[in-house]
Amino acid sequence: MGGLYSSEKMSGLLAYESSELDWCEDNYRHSEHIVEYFNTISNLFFFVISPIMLYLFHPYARERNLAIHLVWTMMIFVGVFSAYFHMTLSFMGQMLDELSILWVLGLCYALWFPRRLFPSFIKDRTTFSRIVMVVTVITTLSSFVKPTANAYVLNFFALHIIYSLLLEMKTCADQKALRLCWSAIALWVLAISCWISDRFACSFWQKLNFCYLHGIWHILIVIAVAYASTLIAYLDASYEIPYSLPGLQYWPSDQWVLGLPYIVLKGTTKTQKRC
Ligand SMILES: CCCCCCCC/C=C\CCCCCCCC(=O)N[C@@H](CO)[C@H](O)/C=C/CCCCCCCCCCCCC
Ligand SMILES: [Ca+2]
Ligand SMILES: [Zn+2]
Repeated sequence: MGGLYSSEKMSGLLAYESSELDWCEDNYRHSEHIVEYFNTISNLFFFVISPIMLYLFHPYARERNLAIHLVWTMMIFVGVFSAYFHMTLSFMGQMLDELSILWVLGLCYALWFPRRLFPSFIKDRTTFSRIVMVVTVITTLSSFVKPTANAYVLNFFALHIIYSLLLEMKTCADQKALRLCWSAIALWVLAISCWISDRFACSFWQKLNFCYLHGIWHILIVIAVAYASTLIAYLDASYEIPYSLPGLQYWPSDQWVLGLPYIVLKGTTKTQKRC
């Protein structure tokens, strides 16, 4: 009896449209099996960009810490869970999507949050990472209390990242790093405008018969994360492994306006930090 009850509960969590969230795109418009078609397939960008970023991060990760590869490996899972969520709009999909984002954020903070900005009672990165881990576990448990609030809490982290980034960039005169910083922020502004507009101005977009803003958010946010993570990794490399002479370049060509940024390590001798 108890088993039957819990398996019914479980299938309730997996049921199509069991999430309280429903994005602006019309449900079942293009397929009877996929609730939000464009919102689902736009996650393909995670599967294209993440492997390229894994490859581009490799020289820096090999020199600094191979755990850095976990970031873009986990981003593939964010794409999988996000696609599953929009395909089903299930409660399980929503929680997997949001919790995978939370854990990538936790990992990024543990790996890259600048040591100079640690609260004064934290002396080293190991202690900081343990505290981040505890906070991530507590936030994971709290996320079940009011699931509709989770997305807003996650977006708040973006504001904190931008604030910390601006503090870091205040003393940086490197033109390529500054350009990357403003490009990442501009992409995030575009992305969050799409997210907010899809959430709060749906009836307006429905009148225009253009309900794809959440899918466009997926595309813009993955590129913004590629830009921001490379910049933060570059600042980290400049402080922590300055002898490797880190530099910024763009793939596939440094001359292209649009490309994916990456870190080149030009040396192995000890030298002064740059930013
Ligand atoms: C020192 C820290 C360095 C941090 C580097 C960046 C870390 C990025 C971490 C997470 C990746 C976010 C991936 C977003 C996936 C979107 C999936 C999605 O659409 N989910 C929605 C439901 O379908 C859900 O409502 C969205 C919730 C909001 C997510 C907010 C994520 C914050 C992203 C932070 C990006 C920072 C960019 C900074 C630019 C200067
Ligand atoms: Ca919808
Ligand atoms: Zn989404």
